[in-house]
Amino acid sequence: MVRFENVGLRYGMGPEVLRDVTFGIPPHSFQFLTGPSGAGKTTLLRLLFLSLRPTRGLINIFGRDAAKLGPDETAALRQRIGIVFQDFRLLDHLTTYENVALPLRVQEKEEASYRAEVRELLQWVGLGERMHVLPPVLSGGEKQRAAIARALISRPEILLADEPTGNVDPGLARRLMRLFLELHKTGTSVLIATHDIGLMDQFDARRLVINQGRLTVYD
Ligand SMILES: Nc1ncnc2c1ncn2[C@@H]1O[C@H](COP(=O)(O)OP(=O)(O)OP(=O)(O)O)[C@@H](O)[C@H]1O
Repeated sequence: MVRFENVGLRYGMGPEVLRDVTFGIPPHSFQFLTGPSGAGKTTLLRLLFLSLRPTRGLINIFGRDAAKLGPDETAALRQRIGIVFQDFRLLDHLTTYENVALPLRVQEKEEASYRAEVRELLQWVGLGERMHVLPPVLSGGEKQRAAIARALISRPEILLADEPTGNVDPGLARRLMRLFLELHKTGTSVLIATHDIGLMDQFDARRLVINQGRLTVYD
């Protein structure tokens, strides 16, 4: 599904932040991405979401060489990847419902074709009662779930989440993890970047560990 071969990345003229990164994300897999602060987790997620290009090495996503993608192809492939950003990136002037529906609106789908699905997903993440409020009045955990719902609405084949349990209490963190596992069971490949060793220890999942720009896979 995704394959990195000897990928290196530097920002501008700075040092290499990622070095010789080689790994794959198999279909229907579940994995954590971890490592100390500043190790390069967010950078790796940006490469996976095609919002950064590597300075060296090869990235193959859904059978395509990432270096050769034009803007339209990049946009089309991104629709197959859901991402939950660390800072949520909800639009404050749109309601929770509208934020979650946004990826479908961008695809120019008719509202009647997705209204029920958006509502159902919002119920599923426990935001059924918060559908019509604006993000500034949502709690941190509610914003997180809205961001997760928005990432899921296009039924992505890969879900990437950057510290999705970083702003929530342990009970909600476990609920969110159950939600990711349920998603994984429906066939989506899930990659969760986290610092939370306690959380990872609760699940027998693959771990991708970055240290000083190098990645080691523990299956
Ligand atoms: N836009 C940028 N320009 C220059 N350097 C950057 C940029 N973004 C990140 N870096 C540097 O790249 C390195 C890796 O950063 P990155 O955000 O990927 O780490 P991280 O593992 O996600 O950290 P954290 O766990 O603290 O979120 C850091 O040294 C950081 O300072």
